[in-house]
Amino acid sequence: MKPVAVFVGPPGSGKSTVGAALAERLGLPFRDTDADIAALAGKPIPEIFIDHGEEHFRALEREAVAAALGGHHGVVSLGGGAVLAAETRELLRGHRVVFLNVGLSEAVKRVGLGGGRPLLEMNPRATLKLLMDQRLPLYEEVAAFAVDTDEREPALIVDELMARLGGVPVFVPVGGAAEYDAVVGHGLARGVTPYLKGAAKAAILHAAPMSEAAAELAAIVAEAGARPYLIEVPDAEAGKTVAVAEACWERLGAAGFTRTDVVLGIGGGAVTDLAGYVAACWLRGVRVVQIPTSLLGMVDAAVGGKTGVNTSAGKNLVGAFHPPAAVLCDLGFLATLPAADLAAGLAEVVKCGFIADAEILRRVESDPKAALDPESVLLADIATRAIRVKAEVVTEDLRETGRRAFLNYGHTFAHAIEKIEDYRWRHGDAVAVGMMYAAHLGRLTGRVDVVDRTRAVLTSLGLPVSYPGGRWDELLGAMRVDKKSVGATMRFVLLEDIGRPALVSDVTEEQMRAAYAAVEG
Ligand SMILES: NC(=O)c1ccc[n+]([C@@H]2O[C@H](COP(=O)([O-])OP(=O)(O)OC[C@H]3O[C@@H](n4cnc5c(N)ncnc54)[C@H](O)[C@@H]3O)[C@@H](O)[C@H]2O)c1
Ligand SMILES: O=C(O)C(=O)C[C@@H](O)[C@H](O)[C@H](O)COP(=O)(O)O
Repeated sequence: MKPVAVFVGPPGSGKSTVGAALAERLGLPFRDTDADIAALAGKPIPEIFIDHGEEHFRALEREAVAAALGGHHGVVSLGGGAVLAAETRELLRGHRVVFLNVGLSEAVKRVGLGGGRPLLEMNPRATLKLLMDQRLPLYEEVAAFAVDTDEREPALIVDELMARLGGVPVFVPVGGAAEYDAVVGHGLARGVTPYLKGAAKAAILHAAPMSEAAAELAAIVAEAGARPYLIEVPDAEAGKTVAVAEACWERLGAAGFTRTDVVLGIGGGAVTDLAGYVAACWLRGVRVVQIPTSLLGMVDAAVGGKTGVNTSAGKNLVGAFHPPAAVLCDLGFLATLPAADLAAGLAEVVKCGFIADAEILRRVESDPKAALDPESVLLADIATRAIRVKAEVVTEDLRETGRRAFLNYGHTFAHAIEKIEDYRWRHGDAVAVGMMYAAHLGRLTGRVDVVDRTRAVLTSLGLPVSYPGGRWDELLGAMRVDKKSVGATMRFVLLEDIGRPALVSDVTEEQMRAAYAAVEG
């Protein structure tokens, strides 16, 4: 749980007023850390200063801020001096921090004769000037952006904040060595601003179908003070090649991209895989922010740091683990996603149901039509659940030394289809058939039998459940170079039960062939 916005700024900047007004607009709770401190100490702040001194107050403040940042899904406003603590500034990293700015004269007018602010009881103008000179650089350091409040009604400031923060998102935390959030909501493009901090340039990788969205993103980037570079790449799998990646690197080189600059991937999973790979290799790793626009990109490709391209040797065989700085899953993009691509994304959602969260399966089975409706609450709900499944797994095992392999359920056969079909199949369609293949392998090897349930749920979503016959040798050849293979031993992810996957190496070639016969169309 994380605040939607955190306000910092000098006394009189309106942190409490604007914070409360924003929280009300969002229908979320507001929390003021000064009020928390007074409650914690059991006395008003001026009395804490008189009885125990400023140092004691600052210690209470550090505690109150840490508690609010760690456990409040709403709006938080911090006391004017909270940023003085290096520990607090560090804690603020990764939060959506807004600096409410105010001119000295306006601040003096607003604070009047101190109004319960112990440091401003004597000569407020001179003291405020001193505080502002000292703290302004710190506010700028921690904040994603500043908003001027002079002579502006709180309601107008809230309008600006709503636009710049981009709606009320759900934050799904992804842990591990590099922590970040997958943010799920509507109107999130503006939410990119905090993740551009420190970047002078931003490369926006996109394919033709998302040109308009990429141009809008470029305008947001420019407004945030960075120079946008629009880089259009071939659509879908045609863009996931070393040659396209190289062309992107040439563009970064020509633009003089340094380590503080940022790559933004806006598009389906193919674009986010490519953008991640371009960022992973440029200067041996620069920041990438993923803005997936397909369902599959949101629930799978953009989350988890697997990046890469295809080669003639196989699918995703060249790549790097390079976690993004953030993933912004704007569900509004799904409105224009072709229906077949939405269904393909649902294959990965269903996969999460089989390997980890059976509630996903139940919800899809209860209303497959709603699952296929880009505007339904059910789709938003199961997509968020699937993102949570993925986030939890990659938090524990980024580099696929163990549990992460479970996310590959159905993928051994799926990647083989994609390869022999020269990447003309939708990935999600291939995964659907791959899950049928894995279900048959499970049945043939005496594990849980999910063949009928798999067929029923995939069919209800219009996904393929068979693959035309006559190509076993090619498929087997492609499956042998699967990343899960250990030497000559092929390994498959099969289900011991729903929600209980296992990586197994006991499947005989005869069983593999028999499972193929069962999915032959
Ligand atoms: N890195 C990972 O962990 C991971 C996980 C799963 C899949 N993947 C990869 O993701 C790729 C598949 O992703 P995909 O299914 O998104 O396919 P895709 O990227 O090819 O996108 C499908 C099509 O939809 C278009 N599109 C995307 N968003 C749109 C929108 N909002 N409106 C209109 N058109 C839109 C795309 O331009 C494309 O034409 C595969 O390459 C797969 O290997 C990677
Ligand atoms: O993130 C993972 O790990 C996965 O296995 C997720 C898969 O759904 C995805 O298709 C991924 O691209 C496959 O990774 P790969 O390493 O098998 O290419």
